[in-house]
Amino acid sequence: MTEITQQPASTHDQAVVWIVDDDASIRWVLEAALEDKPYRVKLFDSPTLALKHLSSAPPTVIVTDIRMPDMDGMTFMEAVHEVDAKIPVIIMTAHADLNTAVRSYQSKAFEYLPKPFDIDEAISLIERAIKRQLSGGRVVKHRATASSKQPLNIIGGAPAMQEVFRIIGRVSQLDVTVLINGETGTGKELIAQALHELSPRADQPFVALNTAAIPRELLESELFGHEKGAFTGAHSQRIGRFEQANGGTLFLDEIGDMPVDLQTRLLRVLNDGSFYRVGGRNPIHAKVRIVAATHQNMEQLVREGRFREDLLYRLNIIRIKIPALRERADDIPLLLKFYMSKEAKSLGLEEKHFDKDVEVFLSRLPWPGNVRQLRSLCTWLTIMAPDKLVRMEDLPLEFRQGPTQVVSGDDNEDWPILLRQWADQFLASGQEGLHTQAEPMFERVLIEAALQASQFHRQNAAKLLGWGRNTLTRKSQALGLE
Ligand SMILES: Nc1ncnc2c1ncn2[C@@H]1O[C@H](COP(=O)(O)OP(=O)(O)OP(=O)(O)O)[C@@H](O)[C@H]1O
Repeated sequence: MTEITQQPASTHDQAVVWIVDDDASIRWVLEAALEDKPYRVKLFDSPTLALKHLSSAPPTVIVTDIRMPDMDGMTFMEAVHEVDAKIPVIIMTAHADLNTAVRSYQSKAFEYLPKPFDIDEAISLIERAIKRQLSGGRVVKHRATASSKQPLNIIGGAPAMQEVFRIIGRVSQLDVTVLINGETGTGKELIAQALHELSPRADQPFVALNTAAIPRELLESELFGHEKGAFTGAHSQRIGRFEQANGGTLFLDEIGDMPVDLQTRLLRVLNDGSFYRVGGRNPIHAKVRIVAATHQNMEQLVREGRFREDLLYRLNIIRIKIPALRERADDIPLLLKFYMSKEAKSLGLEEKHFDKDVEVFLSRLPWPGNVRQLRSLCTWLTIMAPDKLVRMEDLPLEFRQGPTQVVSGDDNEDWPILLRQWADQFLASGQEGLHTQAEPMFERVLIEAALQASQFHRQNAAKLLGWGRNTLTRKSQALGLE
């Protein structure tokens, strides 16, 4: 264990940043990135050694890895905070999952930085932490919840999902309303459950209501309940979802489909914290946290007069945008593995694995039904594939006729025709969002080609694409190509 290096002290600024990581390449990258900055950088390859220096020369900010051989990053942070609770600690993790994100927020980590990180993002995080520390910023202490111990099986290694986890970590302890945006099957309900299970309300009910699935005329009584005789057919009193969720979380799925008159009632409940059952005279008080979800563009609905703007503001305090599966292709192999194993266990069958070609092929499909569709494929294959190894010919026909195969035709000049065939097929299957589906696939192909042609030299690849380097970085990140 060695203390590696220390840059000369700056005369202007006394901020000191510690980088604690057993991985020399990370220390090197961060040190190089911080070279021109007006603060001192001190590198440690072990948290144990860093702790020895803590009381004699405390740093302004610490950046630490989470997985290190002699002590993990969370334990290290706790030890640091026993000495000085105010030092901001930025936790880096390569295998960031939701639990890590939440654990680092429930503890006192300043931020959580998923690896591989964008260097500019890392620097701006460090600078924010320094600023806060030098200005005497306060440390927010969260209550730990019983359910934070439960593993949450939400797969998301791709950068876009890391951002989702980061927000969940931040808001799960707060009683704010959250609006989740995402296409069908992207995991909106799963995320809503995670928000509940990680909240102090975890022991109270989580009640879900799909606004689009309930006939309009029944929705009001479904939400707020009714008294006996309130309308024809109301033979007995009924408790609505709001009351059922008292103390807990009410998940309102497809909120964009809520009729306008009910939106008005919902807004009133959110403002007053009380409501009347249909036909009732006594106000009912319910302390409910609302998590709403939609696949629609809410701002568009407001413009079209189909959704109340004031209600949108009220719901939209925190927004979580879950990316479509095709925008986080990195997660596809993880999800395939996860669901092949899970489905095999639940069906009592042998777990099957994918031939590499099949995995690559599936990673490039547009997945209009997102994770739900992927999961169904795994169930189907677990039952139907003849061998332990799943090959191309074992895939259902509709998958084998997918876009990747069509576009890999021999004649290079024919690609617009093949694209047209794909578009026709797509539309014939009754789906919407043709351009939204096609664009990321198109960009992914071009980016991959340019990166390979330039031997992954970003600057050159950007040039080949006719883009600036930042555009390439942004697009690759959005497509999960990092
Ligand atoms: N990141 C993920 N990791 C593991 N499983 C996931 C993930 N996202 C979604 N799923 C699974 O995919 C299925 C669909 O998810 P969910 O019902 O939450 O989607 P949704 O966005 O609410 O869909 P809809 O808009 O159609 O109601 C569920 O079985 C869920 O467990």
